[in-house]
Amino acid sequence: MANCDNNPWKKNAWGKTEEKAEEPIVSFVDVMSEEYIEGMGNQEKLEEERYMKQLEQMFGDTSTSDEQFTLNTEGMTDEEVALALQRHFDREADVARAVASSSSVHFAPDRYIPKTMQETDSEDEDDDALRQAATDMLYAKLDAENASESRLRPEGPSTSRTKHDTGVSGRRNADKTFNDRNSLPTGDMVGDKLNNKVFNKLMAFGKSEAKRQMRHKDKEEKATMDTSVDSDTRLLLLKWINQGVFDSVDGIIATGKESAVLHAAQDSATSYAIKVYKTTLSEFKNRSEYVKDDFRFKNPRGVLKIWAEREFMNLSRMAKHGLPCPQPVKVRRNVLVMSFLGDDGLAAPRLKNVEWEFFTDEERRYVYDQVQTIMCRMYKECLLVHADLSEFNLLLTPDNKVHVIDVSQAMDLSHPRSLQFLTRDIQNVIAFFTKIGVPNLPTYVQLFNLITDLEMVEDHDLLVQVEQFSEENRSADLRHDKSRPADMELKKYNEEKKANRGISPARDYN
Ligand SMILES: Nc1ncnc2c1ncn2[C@@H]1O[C@H](COP(=O)(O)OP(=O)(O)OP(=O)(O)O)[C@@H](O)[C@H]1O
Repeated sequence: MANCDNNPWKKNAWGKTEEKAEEPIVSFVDVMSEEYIEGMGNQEKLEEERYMKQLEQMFGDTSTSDEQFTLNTEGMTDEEVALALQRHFDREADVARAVASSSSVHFAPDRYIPKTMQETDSEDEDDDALRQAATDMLYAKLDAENASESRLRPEGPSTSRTKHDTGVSGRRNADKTFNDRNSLPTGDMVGDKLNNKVFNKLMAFGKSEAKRQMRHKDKEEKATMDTSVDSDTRLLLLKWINQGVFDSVDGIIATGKESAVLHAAQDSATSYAIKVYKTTLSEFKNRSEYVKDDFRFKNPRGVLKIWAEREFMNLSRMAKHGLPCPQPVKVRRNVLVMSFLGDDGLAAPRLKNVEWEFFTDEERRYVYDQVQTIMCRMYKECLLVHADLSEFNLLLTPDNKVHVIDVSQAMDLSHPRSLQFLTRDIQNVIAFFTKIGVPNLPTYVQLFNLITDLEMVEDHDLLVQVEQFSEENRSADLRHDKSRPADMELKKYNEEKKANRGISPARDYN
């Protein structure tokens, strides 16, 4: 459909002739004038003719209205009639299109015009309701279409704000950074903005920083485990410093499989060795041979604490008999304080680390003789077997004196396997001094008999004889309760502890 200013029959969209928008202003005299009326009629006629000519020039046929269209259907088949009608209809449509394209006025497609506006007022109420519903549906559809179009092809400046809006995303980034749990110390970021690039970099940095801190923490924990100086131990050492036991703890002398040994000083004249036992069970797995039949291992975790106390007890017993060993000073939980063996803060070397090539045969023999005496006295006077004696647990002080250390596993003779452990100690010692070339060393059996006053024979294996002897000659005490020998040791241990209370060097401190 088209509208044309010059077309006297121009019709509106609803097929009705439009009323003139403006009537020409004329005087009453003019209206009454026949000439004027005649003129108006002529003018209309002229305009009509001009329009028809225009169509004729364009399409060669002026039949554009239904009234003028006549069709002689005589002798025509139905199909021919239909085709003729179709041709006429097509021509009309072409004319209408041509008129529309030459016009400066364009109609929007009628689907964009609400139906209510297209209809006249003459419809009944039902139709109105139906129309209204259709209109609502149309608007809803149009809204949806517009929305999807704007998503696909956002054109021109948009007034709606999305999450991609720089202001919105900047504020959201700042908020996330402030509230995020990546432990970045951001400070108060309320009301701030962060652009995406900075935000992404910050997040990446936060993550890598968190990983780095985790690694650092693991390392620190591991170091604590390695040196056994956990926070509880540090607190205890601080307490002893406050109590004046020593002035300072100034370094690690050695870290062994089961402990760390620290150096502590007092008045720059006295030095102490602080042995801190590791508190993890795994470190004590290799001690199973000592703990078999040992009452203390009925509760393995409790035993971890007892090692320090047991070493303290054994050192006390040895010190009481004047054996060359560190003097026990104090014990608490897994920490043992004893006198320091060495000079100027330098620990005495283990026999294993002594440079024997600078020693004469006599000097070496003198060193061996000291070890032999220690073993004999430990057994006879202290009623103890070291049970881990070797070049690793014997220190040589600068005055060439041998001291025995690491006696936590040393056992009372009442222990059912003490003689077996003694045999092993003997084998270790003889093997070492043989290695460093000490002449005229005793045989295993000779040394065993010297220490124990027993009479083992040379032509039989020492350990086999010891096993047999232990089986046949258990002490009266052990025979008293054969089924539970460990209970016997507990009884003896408690008796000894009770007796030692009066003489313990640590008594004043504990
Ligand atoms: N009183 C002390 N004075 C000087 N140094 C000592 C003293 N006690 C121990 N040490 C040093 O600490 C080291 C470890 O001590 P000790 O043997 O008692 O601990 P450990 O944990 O049983 O070690 P390991 O089982 O590895 O031999 C010793 O080899 C020695 O060098």
